[in-house]
Amino acid sequence: MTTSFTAAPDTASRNPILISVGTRPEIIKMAPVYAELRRRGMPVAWVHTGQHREMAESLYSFFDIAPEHEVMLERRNGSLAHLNALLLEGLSDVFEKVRPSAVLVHGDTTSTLGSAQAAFYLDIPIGHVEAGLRTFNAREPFPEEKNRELTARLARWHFAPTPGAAANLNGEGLAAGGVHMVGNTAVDAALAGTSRLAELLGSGRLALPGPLQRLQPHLARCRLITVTAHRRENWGPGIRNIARAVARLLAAHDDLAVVWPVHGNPAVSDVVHAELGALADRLEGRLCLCPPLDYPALLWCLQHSLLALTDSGGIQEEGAALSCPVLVLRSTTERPELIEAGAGLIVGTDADHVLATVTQLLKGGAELKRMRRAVNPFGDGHTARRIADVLAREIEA
Ligand SMILES: CC(=O)N[C@H]1[C@@H](OP(=O)(O)OP(=O)(O)OC[C@H]2O[C@@H](n3ccc(=O)[nH]c3=O)[C@H](O)[C@@H]2O)O[C@H](CO)[C@@H](O)[C@@H]1O
Repeated sequence: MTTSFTAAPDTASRNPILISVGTRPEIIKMAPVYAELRRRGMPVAWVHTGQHREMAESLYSFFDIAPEHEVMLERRNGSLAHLNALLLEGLSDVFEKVRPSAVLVHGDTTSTLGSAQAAFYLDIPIGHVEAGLRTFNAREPFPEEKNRELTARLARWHFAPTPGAAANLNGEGLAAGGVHMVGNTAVDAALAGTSRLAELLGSGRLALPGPLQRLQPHLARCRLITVTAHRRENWGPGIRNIARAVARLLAAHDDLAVVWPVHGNPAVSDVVHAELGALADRLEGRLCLCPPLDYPALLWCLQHSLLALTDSGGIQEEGAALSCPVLVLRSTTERPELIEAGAGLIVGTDADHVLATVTQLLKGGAELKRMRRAVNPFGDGHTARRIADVLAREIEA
């Protein structure tokens, strides 16, 4: 079930710190930690849990990461229990072989909880990056809210992205001294990612993907909005309402363009294409429905957007880091700091409300300008350094 690649030379002699992740957002947000540990010469290795296979490759290449280990998931159905069982067994094999000094997990995915459980059974200390996010509602987001709560019970180091997240953890009676307020590595990744993107585009070593090239001529005349939606709680009516709001926005404002990288899950893509496919054909590029974009292309969209409409967690943080106001297409967010800082609004998925909010923001633009100038509450881009400081002190001592 598992494959091992050649171990990197600097991890061969000492037990490495093992980063165990497998979904798109986890890879993006752990890349800065990996880079920082390597920069310091600390032994570090990476296991790809296999949860997102097709989206992973381009990320590994962009961040220059070659995972030494991978779990080959042979999924026979889409159930979370089945995925969890496969992850637990596959990761346990890898951990037994590698005998890491610590396992680092991220956030709240099924890979996060599976990695933490597997490490716990082998008595390996766990570091939880982006710890302490809570909506206090087990159904929103499902299953992520419980994944992060349960991971906190197992972890030794809790790397909280904001004072609010640290307060959540301290209120849960975790071992004293284990909670570290460090910021969010999403900011490190977005800042490093945009400067690398500028360099690659500038030197001609990277071109924007076709759909964005076709969108580009419209941007001389149109303001851009980036839309993404994929959360389980929005499947069905939620996604349909968001699509209808987008159609009405484009009908009401002929100086708007929309880019919507559509998540590959049929529960999302079937609905989006049924609602908007014909309109996208008619608008010839002003509505760009495309497959999920590579991370640098998504960053480009946020840099060029007036605002983002999204139910994604990471895009809330990236929007704040890149001065792109975010309207959250959910009834709650575990990132209340975005709203408190004035960099975003919760709008839910009611089409009338989404439409009215965007229309109001477009009028005059003063409110949008204020949102754009809000101070980013998710950190300064040096989070990975703080995480490495703690690990260097407490693992190598
Ligand atoms: C609401 C919620 O519970 N979300 C959790 C989910 O992430 P989250 O909701 O952020 O997951 P997404 O799948 O939206 O991924 C977001 C990331 O993917 C990138 N992107 C998005 C679209 C696209 O076409 N191309 C692309 O590269 C974005 O730039 C962002 O960095 O797992 C993360 C990892 O543990 C946690 O941090 C989040 O708390």
